[in-house]
Amino acid sequence: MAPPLIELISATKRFPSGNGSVHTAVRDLSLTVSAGEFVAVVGPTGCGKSTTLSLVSGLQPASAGEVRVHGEPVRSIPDGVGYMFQNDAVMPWRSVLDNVVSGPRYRGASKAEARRQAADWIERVGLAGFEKYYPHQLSGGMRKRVALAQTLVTQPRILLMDEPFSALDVQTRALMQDELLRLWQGTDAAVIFVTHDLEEAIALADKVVVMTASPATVKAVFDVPLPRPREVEELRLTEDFLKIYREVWESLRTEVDKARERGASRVA
Ligand SMILES: Nc1ncnc2c1ncn2[C@@H]1O[C@H](COP(=O)(O)OP(=O)(O)OP(=O)(O)O)[C@@H](O)[C@H]1O
Repeated sequence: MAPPLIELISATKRFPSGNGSVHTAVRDLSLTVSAGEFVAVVGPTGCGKSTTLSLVSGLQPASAGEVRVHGEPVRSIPDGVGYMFQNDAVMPWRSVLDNVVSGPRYRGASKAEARRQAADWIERVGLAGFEKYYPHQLSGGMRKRVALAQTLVTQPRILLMDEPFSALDVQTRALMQDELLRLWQGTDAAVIFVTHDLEEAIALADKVVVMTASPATVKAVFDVPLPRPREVEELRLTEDFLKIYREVWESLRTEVDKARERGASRVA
């Protein structure tokens, strides 16, 4: 059997902290993600979710344990990884087309081929006709669409998403969630999606990973056996959704409370 696409095996990440001691951000974290699987990660603020993503992306080496992609230990940024962050990487001085063209160009596509791929993805994210616009001429949701096209144009096998929609208003966020599902469904990409929003996590994912309060490790993994294709706004109102929400929140709440208590004792 082929190994899972992404494997974290007792991964630990320590950082030197300001006062000369060591801060453990992630501890003994084990998680596997298969091709075509959508995994959402939730946990209290500052627990180590982004650090976990940086281990998979190879941006940070693990201090102990192992991280594997395609069965190989991650030593540098693996091929075929796409990112999306809360602050998108759209370049303000470039048009929509030029923003999306830069990915395939960087990967060696000819100018003509890169433009063809970019135009295709701009259309797929619903921005046909806006190719010559600059980011400041677009709404927040449209800029997110550019960022999606920018990420997906390289056809990543792994998609790492760190609260990509959290700065959007509620309606635009729901639209973008639907859009992401629609675009991802046509691929076999593995997704790790970090969010503070439990509704978003359940609406999007095949499984939701609850992290402990810092240092992050996996507290529980919940399957989300809700049928696809999904319409997030409608899904959220269903009994099945609410049942899963209650179960996951029960697990998450304890960790959020722990993190709050520690925060309160630090500022007291
Ligand atoms: N490069 C770094 N150097 C030192 N400490 C770091 C570094 N990156 C993260 N940390 C620390 O590791 C801990 C976990 O941070 P991380 O950003 O992974 O948490 P998070 O769960 O993603 O946070 P949030 O929910 O606020 O987005 C924090 O205490 C942070 O200060």
